[in-house]
Amino acid sequence: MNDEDTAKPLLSVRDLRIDYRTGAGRTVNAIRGVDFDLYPHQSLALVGESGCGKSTLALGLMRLLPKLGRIPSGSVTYRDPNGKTYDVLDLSTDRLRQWRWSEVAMVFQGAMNAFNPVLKIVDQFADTMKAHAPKGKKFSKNEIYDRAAATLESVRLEPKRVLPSYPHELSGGMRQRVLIALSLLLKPQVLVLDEPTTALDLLTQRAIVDMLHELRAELGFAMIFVSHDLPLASELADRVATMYAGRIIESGTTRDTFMTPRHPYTRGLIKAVPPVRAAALEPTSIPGSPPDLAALPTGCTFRARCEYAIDECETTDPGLELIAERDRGVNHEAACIRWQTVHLEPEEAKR
Ligand SMILES: Nc1ncnc2c1ncn2[C@@H]1O[C@H](COP(=O)(O)OP(=O)(O)OP(=O)(O)O)[C@@H](O)[C@H]1O
Repeated sequence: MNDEDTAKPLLSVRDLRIDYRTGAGRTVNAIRGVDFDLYPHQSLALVGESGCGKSTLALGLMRLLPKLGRIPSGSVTYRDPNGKTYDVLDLSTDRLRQWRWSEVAMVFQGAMNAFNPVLKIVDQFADTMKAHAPKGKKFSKNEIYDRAAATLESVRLEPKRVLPSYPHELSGGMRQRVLIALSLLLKPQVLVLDEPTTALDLLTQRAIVDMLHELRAELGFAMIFVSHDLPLASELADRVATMYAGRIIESGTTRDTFMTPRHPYTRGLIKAVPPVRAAALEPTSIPGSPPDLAALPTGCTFRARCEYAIDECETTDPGLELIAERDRGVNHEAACIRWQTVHLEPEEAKR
């Protein structure tokens, strides 16, 4: 990739909407118009409370939504390594299968469920390679073994021990590494991870984070990861998008978003982080919970929980406003009419 290419986005998401049809004819508007550009080598964290739409957005980008999910409008433009662009939402099922894993791969939440329990790890690698190989390409048994072994080594696992094992014979941390290895098998340009360290103990989490840093430096892929763990996001991401009620309500560099948040919701999330340092301030949680996506209030969807809310917030549902200009899609933006008043004390940012 030359310099000119790194100046163009790999993924451009525009006005993406995702709905779930639930019982009794109800529709949940889980993603309500999301726009962002992801550039080569960037690492973007999607943060927010449970139910804000982070996983739906990640799955939607890859067209991996559950049956009840549908994408009524929007576009997901992808730029391949040859510079050709196309809308992922227009790909045929066959093209989509090749595109996934070879161009954009995903590491799902819950390392155990992502495996077929009755297949040895070597066979899981073989299946992935066969299912996502370019048209007409057949891999020999040796090719599969060699590629799987090399990828496992890159995630610091011993192929001889891991390849003949069944998933249940590995520890949680090892399984997570295998999943990351599987996702990198076909050398994708973008890796999407949903809660990559949830359910792992602290030391294992640390090891996975370090490994992701090393792999990214070595292989140069871009990353989108979903997390409700802000400290993890601040470590793994160079940019952050806060999601609330199916929209991105603040976005910027990790530093801009976490040091000078301009949306009261991002500020609330930061203040709710349990401090690591004994001298840091006590955490305060955000009152209430996110609104029902099938019955959204008028005006700003956060206003009922917001200490900055004024009368105007009842009638205005603001879009993202530019706060500070930055390169490569990382402008600091927030969807709040009172962003100029929103303020986090420096002491509160140091958690
Ligand atoms: N399969 C589904 N069927 C119906 N509604 C769904 C489905 N999956 C998610 N939703 C709804 O879509 C909204 C967004 O959920 P989503 O899982 O994307 O949020 P999230 O921020 O990723 O939360 P979590 O961190 O808990 O995964 C929620 O209101 C949720 O109830």
